[in-house]
Amino acid sequence: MRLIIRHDPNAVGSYIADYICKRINDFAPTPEKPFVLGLPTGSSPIPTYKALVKLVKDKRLSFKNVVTFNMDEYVGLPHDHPQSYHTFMFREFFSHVDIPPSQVNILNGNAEDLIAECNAYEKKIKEYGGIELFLGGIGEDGHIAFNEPGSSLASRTRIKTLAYDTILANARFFDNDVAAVPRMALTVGVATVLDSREVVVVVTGLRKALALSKAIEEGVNHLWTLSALQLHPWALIVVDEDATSELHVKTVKYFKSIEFVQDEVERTQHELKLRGATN
Ligand SMILES: N[C@@H]1[C@@H](O)[C@H](O)[C@@H](COP(=O)(O)O)O[C@@H]1O
Repeated sequence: MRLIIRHDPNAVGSYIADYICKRINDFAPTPEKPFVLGLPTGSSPIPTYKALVKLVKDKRLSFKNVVTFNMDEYVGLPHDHPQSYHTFMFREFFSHVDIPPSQVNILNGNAEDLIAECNAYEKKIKEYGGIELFLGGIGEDGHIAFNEPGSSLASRTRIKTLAYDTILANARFFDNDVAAVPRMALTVGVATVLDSREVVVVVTGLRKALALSKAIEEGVNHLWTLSALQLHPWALIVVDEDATSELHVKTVKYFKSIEFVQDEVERTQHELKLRGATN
């Protein structure tokens, strides 16, 4: 696992957007072979979405051949409710980029048969050959998507009852009316995320500091489902300084030093390539 530390949420957003841009452009997606991207909601990914929109406006990136799968959706909120994740995604991102709406996949929390909806979602991901890169966010209790503490690390897309802490945390989006927050959601499972070829998670703010330390400094534990990322061969967590507040100084120094050495290696390789080109 790699941990990248940036000064603030905007710097985190720019880093992740540049990273995703490079991945999509290197993949060179076509209509026959689209890039399959998993996406989160929440306030933390907003700077990333803003930076991605800018890259599209600057013509450095296109979503024409990208297919997306969102992580989760509330059960029972009307599609067009201002706080449905469907509304969120179009408001914050999809309406501002060149993705054909037919390539957007978001779980339907109003489906008549919710179990069938979840199973069909897993099936559709498989039909696309799996997710290339899953961008995720976490809750204060370390949940990834809506995989609340105690979720099976082998879980798949399913109906999930929300933890009371999550309901309280999300009440800020419902005019602080706790009663208005849905009690259930549809969510991809931990195993759905782990199946992706690459996982990138955004963690910003002091509120997430304890979850970050539990997930990276302690063992794999279903009580902090983000910790399952320790089992993934290609996981990256991008955080701001505030989110590192509960980490040991040693941990922070270690990850910063890895990034420094990696940059040095890349610079040397680049110089060697340049020298090779002029020789
Ligand atoms: N289900 C979502 C999560 O997928 C998201 O990661 C989390 C973080 O929200 P925020 O970034 O606003 O803290 O919110 C909800 O609980």
